[in-house]
Amino acid sequence: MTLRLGAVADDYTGASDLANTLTKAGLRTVQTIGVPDPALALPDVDAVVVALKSRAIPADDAVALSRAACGWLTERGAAHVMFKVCSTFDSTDAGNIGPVMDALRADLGAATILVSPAFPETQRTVYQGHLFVGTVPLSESPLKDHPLNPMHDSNLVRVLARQSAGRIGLIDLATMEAGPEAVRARCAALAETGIGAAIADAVFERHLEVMGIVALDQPVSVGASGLGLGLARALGRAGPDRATAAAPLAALGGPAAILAGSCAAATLEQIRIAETVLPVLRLAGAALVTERARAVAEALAWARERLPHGPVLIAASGTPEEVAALQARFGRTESGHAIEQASADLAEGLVAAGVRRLVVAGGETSGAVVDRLGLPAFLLGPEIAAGVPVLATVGAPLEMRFALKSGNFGGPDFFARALEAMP
Ligand SMILES: Nc1ncnc2c1ncn2[C@@H]1O[C@H](COP(=O)(O)OP(=O)(O)OP(=O)(O)O)[C@@H](O)[C@H]1O
Ligand SMILES: O=C(O)[C@@H](O)C(=O)CO
Repeated sequence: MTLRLGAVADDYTGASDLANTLTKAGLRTVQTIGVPDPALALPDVDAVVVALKSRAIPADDAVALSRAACGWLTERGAAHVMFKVCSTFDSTDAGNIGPVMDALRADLGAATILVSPAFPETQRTVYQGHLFVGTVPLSESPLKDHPLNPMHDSNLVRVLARQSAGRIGLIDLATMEAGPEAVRARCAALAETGIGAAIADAVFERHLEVMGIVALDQPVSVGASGLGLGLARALGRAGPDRATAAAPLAALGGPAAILAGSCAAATLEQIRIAETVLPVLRLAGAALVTERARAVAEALAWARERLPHGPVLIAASGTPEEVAALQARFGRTESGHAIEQASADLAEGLVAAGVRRLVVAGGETSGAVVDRLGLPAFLLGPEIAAGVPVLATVGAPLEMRFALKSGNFGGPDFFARALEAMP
């Protein structure tokens, strides 16, 4: 297998979002969970997205994991490696975007590289280095209340400069609009002043295409699915009408369930809408932290009673006020971690109860669930909503279908749509 593109993703939902974009653009793609075991038989693909759970761990650990994944990809022929980060640039002043970017640039000997979380399909646009989520700047969006990395600065040049050892430049929209040669000239000028990474503005797909073409000049780039689209188009030299490489997946049947650990505004609304069509159990955050075993056992008993009659949804998710109260009592990391582990316990219990189709909302939550179930890789099926595909297990003892939904992705009826898309 010689890869045309390699990617290292900092969480599992983000990885499936990128793998979905590459697949839709015609690249046969597989998502692996961490660096694959040599014994894992991977299908013949054009691109591999190595999913890490490295967004909210200590920066040194994120760097080590990302370097190992990048090395594995380049050994398999990937001449370009994309570091997939969140389209809302989820990070803190300690990292991990900057430290990982610095390490991959050094390992691969890159000059000035492009960095852009723009993903216009999900209303993430970048103008003058400022990230907009829909119509509002990042710092006024629901991301200001994120449980693990609240985003209070929309200026990504500033945000990345606080995380990186190097200085950060900007490639503004006028330059992106002027096309690849103008962007190349700007990169060369930045390189001369010792600037090794630049935030690239992008508002429309045509800017992503320019970004993809220029990004390939260097061995590494950093961004979200929009950059992935640009890279795939540049590699395939194909237009937007290129056929999807999604695998046709057979129906599995059997019980289905939804687990929500995301506290994003979109997820909270999706849970509210789901309540009108299926049984929903809302768990108390404090009970999950202090009496996890009992709370999980009760939730599983509730689910086992209902699963023979149809899908169920179990949600730990809380409102910003509830999250703040829980964190004030138990600490941010401690409460987040305890609830992620409770979600993993629930997933394990649901699979033991026969569930073979599972929807998980939240990146960290999905990471905890997928790790607990010991799943090595996923093949990409059809898209459910922008950034969320159906995933089929590869190399796992049990054949299962998953949808790993990024917190802010999907419309209000996402959960019903996801269940329909994975019969
Ligand atoms: N009621 C709650 N109170 C406090 N923290 C919670 C609560 N419910 C869930 N959490 C924690 O909030 C975090 C949510 O992060 P997660 O990455 O799963 O979702 P997200 O950030 O919305 O998704 P994404 O990263 O895909 O955008 C997890 O650590 C989860 O355990
Ligand atoms: O880019 C995004 O917004 C998502 O793929 C993601 O990474 C959220 O966790």
